[in-house]
Amino acid sequence: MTELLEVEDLVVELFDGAEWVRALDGVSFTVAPGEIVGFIGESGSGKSTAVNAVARLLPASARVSGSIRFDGRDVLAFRQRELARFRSEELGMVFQDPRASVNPVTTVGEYVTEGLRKTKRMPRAAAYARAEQLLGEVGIAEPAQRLAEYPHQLSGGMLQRAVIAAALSTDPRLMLADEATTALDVTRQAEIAAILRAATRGRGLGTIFITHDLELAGALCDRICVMYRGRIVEQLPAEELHGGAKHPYTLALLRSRPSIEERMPRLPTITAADREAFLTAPAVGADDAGEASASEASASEGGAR
Ligand SMILES: Nc1ncnc2c1ncn2[C@@H]1O[C@H](COP(=O)(O)OP(=O)(O)OP(=O)(O)O)[C@@H](O)[C@H]1O
Repeated sequence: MTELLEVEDLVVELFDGAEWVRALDGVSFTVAPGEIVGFIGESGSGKSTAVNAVARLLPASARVSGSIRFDGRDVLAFRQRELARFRSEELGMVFQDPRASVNPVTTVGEYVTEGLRKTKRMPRAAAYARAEQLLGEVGIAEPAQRLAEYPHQLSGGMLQRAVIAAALSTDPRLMLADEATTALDVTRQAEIAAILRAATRGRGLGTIFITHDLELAGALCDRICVMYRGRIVEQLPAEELHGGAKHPYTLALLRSRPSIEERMPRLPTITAADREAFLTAPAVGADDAGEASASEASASEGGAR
C-alpha cells in the first residue's frame, strides 16, 4: 500500500521556559489512505507533539529533525504559502473541545461553510447547500435549521459533528483527531468514532486518532502506536492490542485501566523500576529496518538510549 504520510526518526525538542524537553525522541510511523492509526500512551508521552509536528503547529522555537513526508513531499521544507495550502486543503483537524474550535458569536453555518467559501471559493448559497450535505454525512438531522443556529444551541456531541463536517468540507486527505472524543459521554464517543471511521473508509482519508481510551482505540483503529516518553515503544494491529501486545509498557497500560467486568481492589501501580524497564526494553513491531536496528543497538548497549 502506498503511504500517505511517512514520518521517520522525528525528534522534537521544546523549550519549557527553563530547559529543553525532548518531546519526541526518534519517532517513525506511516499512515496509508483509508487507514486509522491510533496513538495511545500516558499524558506527556508525546502524542499531541507528533500530530502538531505533522501539521507544523509546533512553537516557532521548537528544534525539529528527521523527516515528515506527505504524499512524497517534504513537509518540514514547506514554505509559508505551501504550508498554508497544506493545512487548509490537505489536513482536517479535530480537537478535544469543540467549543474552543468554533466562534460562539457566529452561526454554525458560517463556521461550517468557512473552508468552502475561503479555500474552495464557493459562492455563499452553494457553500450552504454543500454544508447541508456535510451535516447529513455526519448524521445531523434537520441540517438547514442547525446551520442557522449558534454553537451554544447544539450539544457537545452535535457540535463535534459540526466540527468534523467543517474539517471534511475542504476534502482533506489526512485527518488529525486529537482526543476528539474525550470530552463526550460513552454513547457520543462511539458515535463520533463511527463517523470518523465512515469518513476514513468512504473518502480514503488517512486518520491519526489520539486517545486515552484503550477500548476505543482497539475498536476503532487499524493500527496502534503506543507512546512512552517521546518514543513509539510498540506498534501493532489494533486487534492484537488485547492479547498480542508484548512491550512491558503496553502491558502495564493495559493492566492499569479500570475494568467493568473485573472488580479490582485497586489499580496496579507503576513503579520506578517498571519505568526503567519501559525505557530499556526494545521497541516492538516497528516494521522498518532502521527502527529495528536502533532497538537492537539500544538493547546491546544495555538500554543506554
Ligand atoms: N509548548 C510546549 N513547550 C514546552 N514543552 C512542551 C510543550 N508542549 C508539550 N511539551 C512537553 O512535551 C512533552 C510531550 O507532550 P505532549 O503534549 O505531546 O504529550 P501528550 O502525550 O499529548 O499528553 P496529553 O495526553 O496530556 O495531551 C511533555 O513533556 C510536555 O510537557
